[in-house]
Amino acid sequence: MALLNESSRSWGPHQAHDILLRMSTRDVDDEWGFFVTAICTVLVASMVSMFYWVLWKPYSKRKFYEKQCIRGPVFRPFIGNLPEIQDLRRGVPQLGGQISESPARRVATELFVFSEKYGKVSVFEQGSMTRMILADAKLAKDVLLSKAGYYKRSVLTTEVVSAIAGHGSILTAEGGNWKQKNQIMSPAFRHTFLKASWNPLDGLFHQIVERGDDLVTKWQKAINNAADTKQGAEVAVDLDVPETLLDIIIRTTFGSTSGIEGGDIYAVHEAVNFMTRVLGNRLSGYARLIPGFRFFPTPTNIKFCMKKRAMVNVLKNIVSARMKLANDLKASSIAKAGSRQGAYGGDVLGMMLEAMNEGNSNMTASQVLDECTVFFLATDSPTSLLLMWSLMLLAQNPDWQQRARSEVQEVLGAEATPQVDKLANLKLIDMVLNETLRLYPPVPAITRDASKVHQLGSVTIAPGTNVIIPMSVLHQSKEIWGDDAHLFKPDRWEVKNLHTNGKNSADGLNDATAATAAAADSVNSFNNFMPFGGGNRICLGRNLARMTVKLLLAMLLRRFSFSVSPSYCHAPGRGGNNLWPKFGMQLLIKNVESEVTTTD
Ligand code: HEM
Repeated sequence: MALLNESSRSWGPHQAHDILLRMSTRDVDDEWGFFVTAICTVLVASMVSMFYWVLWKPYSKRKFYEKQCIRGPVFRPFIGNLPEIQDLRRGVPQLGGQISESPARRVATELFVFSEKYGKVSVFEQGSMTRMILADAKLAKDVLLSKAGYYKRSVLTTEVVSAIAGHGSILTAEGGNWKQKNQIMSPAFRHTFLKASWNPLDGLFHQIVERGDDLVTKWQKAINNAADTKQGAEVAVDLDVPETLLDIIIRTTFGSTSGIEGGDIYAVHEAVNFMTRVLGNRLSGYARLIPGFRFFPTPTNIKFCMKKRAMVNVLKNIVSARMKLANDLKASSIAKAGSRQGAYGGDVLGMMLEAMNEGNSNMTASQVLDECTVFFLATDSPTSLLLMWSLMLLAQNPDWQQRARSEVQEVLGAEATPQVDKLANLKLIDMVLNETLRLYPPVPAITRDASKVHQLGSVTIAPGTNVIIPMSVLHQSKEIWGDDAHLFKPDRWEVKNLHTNGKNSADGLNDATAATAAAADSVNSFNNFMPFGGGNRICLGRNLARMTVKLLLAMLLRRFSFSVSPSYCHAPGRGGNNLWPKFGMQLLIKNVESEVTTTD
């Protein structure tokens, strides 16, 4: 203002106007300058931050580990060791392969190769993420047990699970939130509860037997229609087994809620499979990690959205049908107070709804839907894989097939419906299942992110390190299992062959064995067999999965004999990280002599 007064006094109105004009131009210049400075600051800050997170962080972490003599493939900025990983994976034969080779090597190739080349603890980068492979059973155990407090679910797992099942489901929840969910759901999966719910007339056991009977009938029809009854019929195990197990898992989770249509459930199953495939795909999976990418209307993103919406709608219908049933039951006071199976039902869905409506949990309706989705995600394929590969391994090993069948015939007798309490006596079947889980772990590795600096054995772990526990590698270790680690030898699970450290269990799930006495000490100190993970976050459905597969396997062995079909091409590894048979699983089945050969 002082400038304006002075100028207008000495130079007159035109000059004053001129000064005003020049001043407003200078304001605009200043604003523009401010704008440019702000943009430059943001750009420089983003570049510094990018440099820090994408280059400096992984580089300094790598140096930190190198100082501790932890090695890995050469450090590469930005992309990390993705080229080496791609090369290793490309080197895996696409077709065929030796049936006796280590199958998990096909899907977890880099975990095997890096730990063989760089030692039991090795390090590599995936993009800007520093990853550490712990092919050391003792350290793996520490991560899951004594040092579990220093770790949380990995960002990678959280991203994948959240994209399908929303945020904060039991798979991704942490701390008190996880504890609460675990307390609500775990009763439905406890051994005692499962046993009690195996009421031969209408419980879970009955449901499994019914679905098993359906499969037996289907395969019997295939035999009856086979052109050459002597050769038997070819069945697509990779299609029939998942269908049966999907049905069983749904009944466990959702009971026999009215309102569930078979087609609807398959829509959910298909949606979960599609979304898992998209996220497991290296290209589309990584693209979704770019902030905002999932909102771009690419064909895959659109399909992803539509499938997810369809899935949520089906689940909403299931939940509201159950709520209606519960309200009707409560209104007509049919539900007996204090009975295990209350108005909401004794399955997982019932327990969650009861907690939401009656308990003091802060579970919301949308969280119940998320948890339902998680059950599809967590249960469907691993349980199917266990039964499928058990059948394949028995088809390849006729002597073991016969031994297992003889045990089933002896223990279960000729009764049409197996007796639930006799299942515990199927020791050979337990051994076959353990050996299948060892050779074909349905979940080949689990990961955690270190949240604080801490000491793990002799290694100091930096926060942000993504630690990989490669069950597939540990299950194949010659040091632990002996030189024949790659072979199917259920005998190794026989109690007399186990170094149990005094611990044992009916399932044969004991501290697993060291074939070499030298390794016995390190082996006995930890359960090296961890197909279901370990510690607090151990698989919630492990007892259910084992009991279900055991019962179905017994039912199938009692009725059919299995051999590998000439059209089968051994290539475990379809679909990213799991051991799906890439070209299907075709087995030849025949009726076991002495059994009735025709039904229906
Ligand atoms: C052979 C079949 C199965 C295998 C091999 C398997 C394997 C696993 C593994 C390795 C984990 C631990 C993941 C980690 O620590 O990061 C896990 C967690 C889990 N599994 Fe399974 N699973 C199977 C079947 C099932 C079934 C049938 C259900 C439920 C009906 C189920 C429900 C869960 C849940 C809810 C978790 C998360 C537990 C938590 O974080 O607290 N799983 N499973």
